[in-house]
Amino acid sequence: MASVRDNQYLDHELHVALLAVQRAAILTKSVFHNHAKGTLNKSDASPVTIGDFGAQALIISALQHNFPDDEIVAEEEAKDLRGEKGQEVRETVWNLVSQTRLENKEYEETLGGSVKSADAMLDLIDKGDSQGGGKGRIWAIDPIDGTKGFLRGGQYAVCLALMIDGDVKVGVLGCPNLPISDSEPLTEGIGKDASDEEGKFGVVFAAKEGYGAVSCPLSKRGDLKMDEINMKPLENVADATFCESVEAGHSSQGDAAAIAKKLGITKPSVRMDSQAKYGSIARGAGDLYLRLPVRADYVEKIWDHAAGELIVREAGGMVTDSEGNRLNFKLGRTLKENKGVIAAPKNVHGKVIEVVKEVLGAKQ
Ligand SMILES: Nc1ncnc2c1ncn2[C@@H]1O[C@H](COP(=O)(O)O)[C@@H](O)[C@H]1OP(=O)(O)O
Ligand SMILES: [Mg+2]
Repeated sequence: MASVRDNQYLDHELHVALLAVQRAAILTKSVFHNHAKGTLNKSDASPVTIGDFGAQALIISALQHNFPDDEIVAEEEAKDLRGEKGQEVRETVWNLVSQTRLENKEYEETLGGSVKSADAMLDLIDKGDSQGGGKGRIWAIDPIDGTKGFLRGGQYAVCLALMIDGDVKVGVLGCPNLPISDSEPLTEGIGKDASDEEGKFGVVFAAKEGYGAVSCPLSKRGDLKMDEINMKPLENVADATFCESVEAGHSSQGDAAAIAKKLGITKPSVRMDSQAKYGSIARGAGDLYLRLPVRADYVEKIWDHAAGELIVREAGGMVTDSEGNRLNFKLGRTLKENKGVIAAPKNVHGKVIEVVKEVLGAKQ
């Protein structure tokens, strides 16, 4: 298979996405550490709010500079930052956005440099209002996926994906709190007291459709020392380690336990927030990701899955909903045809789906 590094197809898109995610992650890390140390300025807005707006503005700025005609589907809108009411938060976010840059000047130039003004920043945030769909080039952004994890010093991810005609072609996940080493065991997080030092934590996952998946350490320079990643071979599904949400409201932990038991799995689940779950199984730190609907009326958002889904597929896995259907990103901002997510190595995915259907079917 051609490698993600040795071809030109969507190379510039991947390069910009990797740099944009790293720059946005510098901002989210600084929001977390300043907040934890109580030094974030006067605004009493939640650090999640500040990090979300700031990261979204920085990513969209890079996309607009490089691909001005592309559409963007992003989670946040700037309404609450406008006018007098929004002034305090706006200033806090603007402070961060105007100060955050990659240390490597050439890379920073690739991203188009700083945002020009606070007003320009608001307009950039609002560029993420595309309705999505199955036509053309559309980027999907989740500036901070796993907000609960972010707040507790656990896992969260800065997520960016490019879809062309509704197919995910490029996916990048920045996971500041995952261990750099692909061989470290699955972990919930580094905790509130974690230092901001580079070297041990912080990883970026990336994939291009048809060209494999890679990881590299997250760095303030934006350096890209990428290694190919692959899912761990799993002969017997009973030997699997599976991951699921920390939040019981996002994925049924009871159903996951019943499914694991039927599959003969004895290892306890690893619970972590965000699309870090996709990255973790893609690099072989775990085997399965089970996301089982809790509420029948919840529809998953495309920005919560696009990058992770591609990264797992390109690392040799299969990703479907709980009925075994591929996730359909062509239907707008949500995955309205899919319920739940099951990601597994290809050779055991069918078996897992069989058991998922049995367990969920028995409840009806
Ligand atoms: N009832 C729900 N079922 C599934 N996912 C949900 C539900 N409510 C919120 N989410 C989303 O789950 C994602 C986090 O997933 P995880 O548990 O894997 O970390 C968030 O993007 C969150 O969206 P939102 O940010 O809109 O609240
Ligand atoms: Mg999210």
